[in-house]
Amino acid sequence: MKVAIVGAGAIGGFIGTRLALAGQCQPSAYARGATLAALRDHGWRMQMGEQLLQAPCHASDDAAALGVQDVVIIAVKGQALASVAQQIGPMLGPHTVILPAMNGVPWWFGAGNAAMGTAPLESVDAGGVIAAALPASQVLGCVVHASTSTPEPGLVSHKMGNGLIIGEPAGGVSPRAEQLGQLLRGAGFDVTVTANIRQDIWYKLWGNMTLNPVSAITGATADRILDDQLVAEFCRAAMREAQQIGALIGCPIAETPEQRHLVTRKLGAFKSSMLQDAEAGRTLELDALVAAVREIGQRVGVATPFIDAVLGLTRLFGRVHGLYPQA
Ligand SMILES: NC(=O)C1=CN([C@@H]2O[C@H](COP(=O)(O)OP(=O)(O)OC[C@H]3O[C@@H](n4cnc5c(N)ncnc54)[C@H](OP(=O)(O)O)[C@@H]3O)[C@@H](O)[C@H]2O)C=CC1
Ligand SMILES: CC(C)(CO)C(=O)C(=O)O
Repeated sequence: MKVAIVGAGAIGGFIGTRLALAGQCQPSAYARGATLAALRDHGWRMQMGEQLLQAPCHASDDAAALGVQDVVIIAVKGQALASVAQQIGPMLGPHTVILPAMNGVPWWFGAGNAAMGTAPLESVDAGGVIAAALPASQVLGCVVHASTSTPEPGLVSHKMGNGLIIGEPAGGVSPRAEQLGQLLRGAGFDVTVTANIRQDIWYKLWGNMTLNPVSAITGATADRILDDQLVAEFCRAAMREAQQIGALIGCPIAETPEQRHLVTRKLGAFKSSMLQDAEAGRTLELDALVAAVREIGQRVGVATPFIDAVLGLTRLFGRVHGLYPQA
């Protein structure tokens, strides 16, 4: 089976290293710059505790040279997806399965959901560029439950988590989802093949849409955010708005924000991927994680004053620090 990872950063490198070591496929990497050079010099590399895992990697910045794949796993930040989608056409054949291993609202999220309407979400897919490049019929949705980082290009550091949830965007369980689930399970992931990936995506986002931006603004790890009662309650107010939206778009959440926070608090002092980006001077993944929730709220008629505040404050922080495009 031909598998390629597009974006060999913290999550792409995590999945690539595991797949390569398991040996059922030899995943190649579509990468660039310092990451490409490191992959060519050292192969896939991941630090897990004391152990350095390493495996050979064929890496290239030329999609045509990598050629048509059976599976393409995309693990870039949301803001990079439109340009990446337009670069990787030569890797996509009519039967290629595309798995975006990413946080946030994916570009295909509204497809087939009457309440959201059919127009592409401007916050994640302005002008429908991504939808045009990545055919919805070839996509499997994905949720990543892990925390990883890249202390240097091409080297992943695994902090916690090993879970992947995958599923058909239109719902139900399919042979191709089961087959990909098997491949990933064989590489050591805890894989769930779900019949309702939209709901799993919304549930994961429920945490990310507040913890990630608040951590970026404050510089705080998750434990400190949740231990500050004023900040935690601000996050929960935004989560209640997202819960209302979810109920209207087929993604109800049965838990309370308080219950969710108790679970997250047990994970201790971790840095969200957005905090890592802020510290490294990289653009913030704000559109897919927050602006998209606000846009969906507007479409279904839910007022979102707290989500608006999260977005406004983080966007301004991003603009002042050169981490988000200027207005
Ligand atoms: N890190 C984490 O713990 C978690 C992250 N996620 C989600 O996973 C997704 C990926 O995040 P993460 O792995 O942390 O991000 P990273 O920034 O670590 O990795 C993204 C990679 O994509 C590469 N990339 C971007 N544009 C291109 C391009 N045009 N051509 C080739 N490579 C490109 C980047 O290369 P370059 O450095 O050259 O820009 C980088 O290596 C995000 O949606 C994130 O929210 C989900 C769960 C946990
Ligand atoms: C918060 C966390 C680690 C949860 O998996 C995450 O998704 C991120 O850092 O973006």
